[in-house]
Amino acid sequence: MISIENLSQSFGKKTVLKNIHLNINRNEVCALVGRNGAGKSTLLNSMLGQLPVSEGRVLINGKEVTQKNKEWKKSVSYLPEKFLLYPSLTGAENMAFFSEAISGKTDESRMEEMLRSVSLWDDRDKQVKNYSKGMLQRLGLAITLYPDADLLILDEPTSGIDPIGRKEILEVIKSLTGKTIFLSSHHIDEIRQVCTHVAYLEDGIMEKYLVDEFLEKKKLGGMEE
Ligand SMILES: Nc1ncnc2c1ncn2[C@@H]1O[C@H](COP(=O)(O)OP(=O)(O)OP(=O)(O)O)[C@@H](O)[C@H]1O
Repeated sequence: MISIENLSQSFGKKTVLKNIHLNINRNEVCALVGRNGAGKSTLLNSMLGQLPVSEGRVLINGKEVTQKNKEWKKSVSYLPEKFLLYPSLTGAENMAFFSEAISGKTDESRMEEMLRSVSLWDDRDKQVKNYSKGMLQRLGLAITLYPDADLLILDEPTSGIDPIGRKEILEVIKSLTGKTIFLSSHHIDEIRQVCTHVAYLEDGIMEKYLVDEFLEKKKLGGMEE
């Protein structure tokens, strides 16, 4: 589903990613783990064509990620670390705006299904400036899930959220079936709960493990319980 081949990324003289190779197969839920500044967001942005790649290539569903070729976009939906919502619009209005922007249409029943799936249906008519951090993140997740893409890329979906809010988001992620998910995380408990694999990034080098194997190796740099 994702194939990263020999990917390198530098900013000036600083090399952040060194010849990364990573395959994520269909239906895997793979955590992207590493200390602050290890290069997780750089990897996700490079994979999604948002940063020009210094070297190497990325295939999503067999289609190379390039500026010209947009075929790969059909199978992927991305939740950035900070989803920029419109504060004075309501949850439902934000959902409608982004649904239209993403898929060119607003399917009312799909919107309702997504807002219910993240427990925001009853709060849909509140302006999002009155939402808590957890509610904002759940709305971002609902918008990301709306296109029903096979591949979900989630950049720290529970970042800065209290334990109850995190639990709610994890429940939504756990309930997804038939999806391939690549999510960056600093939390061991969420990796245990939702992931099948871990892609560990340290000093620009990537290694992939099964979750149990990763926990045994205690490569826990950048991790919190
Ligand atoms: N646009 C940029 N220009 C210059 N340096 C950058 C740029 N983006 C990232 N970096 C540097 O690349 C390194 C990796 O940053 P990145 O944000 O990818 O790390 P991260 O693993 O996502 O960190 P965190 O866990 O804190 O979100 C850092 O040293 C950062 O300062």
